[in-house]
Amino acid sequence: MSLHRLHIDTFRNIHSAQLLPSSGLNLIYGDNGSGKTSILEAIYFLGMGRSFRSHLSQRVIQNEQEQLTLFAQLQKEEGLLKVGLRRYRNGDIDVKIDGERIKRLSVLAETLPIQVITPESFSLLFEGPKNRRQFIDWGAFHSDPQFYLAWANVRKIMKHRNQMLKTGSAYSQIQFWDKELVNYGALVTEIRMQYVDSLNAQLKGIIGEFLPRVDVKVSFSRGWDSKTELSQLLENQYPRDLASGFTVSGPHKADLRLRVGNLPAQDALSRGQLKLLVCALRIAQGKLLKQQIGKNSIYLVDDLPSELDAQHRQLLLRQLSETGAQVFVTAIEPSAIVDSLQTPPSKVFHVEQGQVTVIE
Ligand SMILES: Nc1ncnc2c1ncn2[C@@H]1O[C@H](COP(=O)(O)OP(=O)(O)OP(=O)(O)O)[C@@H](O)[C@H]1O
Repeated sequence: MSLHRLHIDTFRNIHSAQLLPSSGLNLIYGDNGSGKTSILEAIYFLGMGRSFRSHLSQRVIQNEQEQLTLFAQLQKEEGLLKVGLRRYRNGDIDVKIDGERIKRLSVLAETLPIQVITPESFSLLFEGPKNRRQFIDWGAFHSDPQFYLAWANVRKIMKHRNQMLKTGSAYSQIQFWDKELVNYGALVTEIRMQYVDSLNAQLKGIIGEFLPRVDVKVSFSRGWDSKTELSQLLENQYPRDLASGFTVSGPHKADLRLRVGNLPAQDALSRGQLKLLVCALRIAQGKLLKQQIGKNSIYLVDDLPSELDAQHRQLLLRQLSETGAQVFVTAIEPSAIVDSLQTPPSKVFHVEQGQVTVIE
């Protein structure tokens, strides 16, 4: 699966652009502030219905404009699929797949699996468990059709449970909800655990190439201690939950542990090595998706050359190309990418003040 055609209208500084990307490696280059990241952001927005840069979606709508429009033709094995998205300043969003309006953004995510690697991707390692949980859940969502509904139910019940805790409900009232929570929570945890196991198998080879002398361990933490059943935990921790006004532990606290020897990865690795670790995780995730459900992800790599020496740029580009997926990389100087490749990129785009031109 790849983007065959992409139209971007009134998105950040891009007033109107049309791209016919290659299904292989696409290089986007241009000066600071020219609009390179905005192209990647537009592709991500089309796949996720939100930005990877800002929580406020209206910020991506071009100043002075009321809406943004994104349109793509996806090349799938079965043929071309049309995906269109329009986002209005008042928050409304219209999404159509092959002309049919869709209500749930998860359908979009299912149609267009995207892996993004930006200089800010370090947040996967540094900023609390939420990002790491989202990383696991991306894979769990794509690999098991039961995950989405089970996780949506866990979140819904958890919200309800927390409201009851805040109003001081007795355990006998909460117990009814806990039964449901235990059922869905067990399924979510099982799918996540299996996913991290499969991911580890993929990761070994990639980490072996990127960080050959480093002993990286990736493990799953389910969100509560490994010896206690979830039902028991919820009962035991009720007095503490009541005092805190929320559920202290459970599947909503799951995490991905990344360690080097006895240290958290972020304390043991250099910035370049951390970037390689994040890339390894994303590449492993894409490869696993291909293996599990036969779908290719689209890779968006912003400012690929930063933090990496020539040898590691080469390694990363090779690993990306071995996924067989469509890849978009940005750089300020094209030579920073071209010099690390044995064959030139399949397509090169230059961006200047939001204008995109293809370099023949
Ligand atoms: N809503 C908006 N409307 C118009 N322009 C915007 C909007 N939001 C951001 N911009 C501008 O878009 C430009 C493009 O930014 P972008 O981050 O895509 O550039 P870049 O080429 O990736 O730069 P760098 O190499 O510095 O990362 C910036 O100059 C920014 O000021």
